[in-house]
Amino acid sequence: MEDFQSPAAFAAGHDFDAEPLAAADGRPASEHAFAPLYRELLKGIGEDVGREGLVGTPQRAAKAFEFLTSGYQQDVQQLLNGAIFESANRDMVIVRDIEFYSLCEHHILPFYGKVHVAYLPAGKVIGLSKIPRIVDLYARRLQIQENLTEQIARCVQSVTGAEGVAVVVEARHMCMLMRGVEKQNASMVTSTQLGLFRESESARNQFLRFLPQAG
Ligand SMILES: Nc1nc2c(ncn2[C@@H]2O[C@H](COP(=O)(O)OP(=O)(O)OP(=O)(O)O)[C@@H](O)[C@H]2O)c(=O)[nH]1
Ligand SMILES: [Zn+2]
Repeated sequence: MEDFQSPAAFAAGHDFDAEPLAAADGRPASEHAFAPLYRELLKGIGEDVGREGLVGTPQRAAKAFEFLTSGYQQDVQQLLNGAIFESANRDMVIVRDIEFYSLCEHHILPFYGKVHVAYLPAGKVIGLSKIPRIVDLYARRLQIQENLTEQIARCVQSVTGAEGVAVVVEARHMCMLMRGVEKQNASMVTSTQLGLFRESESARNQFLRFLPQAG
């Protein structure tokens, strides 16, 4: 059994030429800071971390976890890259069926589904691709679905200054499917309405008419 080492100590004593995950340009792959933690986890379940199938797993798992939580490193202004445009249009804009994958903060298991976003412009529109980017920025964190829904809505509201923003999230939670209560068909629907969507039933209904029908 290897003793646990800090990432720096591990890297110092490690033969990177033997690493199966060397970078494509020939540089040695550096050990990810989380990789030793995954190695300990594997040992904890009684696995042989030296066997062929697992030798690169701590590094792969660490990189995957870093990607799945990369939203913490992102900045909204950088993501927008200035793609907020003046527009006299005041009609509802809807971007629907934006798929997302997130991790529930209770079990660190995936929940995934679709996000639908609507806003009522008040002089400014946002670059189309930026809405899915905002979704990913908040989805790639440890989340609960209610907070994810609200954070997306508040972000769109704050960057566009829209008169109203509505967000609906439909998702399935692996913590409810593959463990715990084990309900295979249950999904959760959450919504946030801001501004005119909260005040006006007709704006809300117009948005709901454009949503895919449940069932
Ligand atoms: N409201 C909400 N609950 C969530 C979300 N993701 C997971 N949960 C719930 O968080 C709760 C945690 O409950 P606990 O009783 O502490 O954990 P647990 O023993 O693993 O619960 P079970 O899943 O019922 O086995 C569970 O009811 C989960 O279904 C989410 O996005 N929103
Ligand atoms: Zn969960």
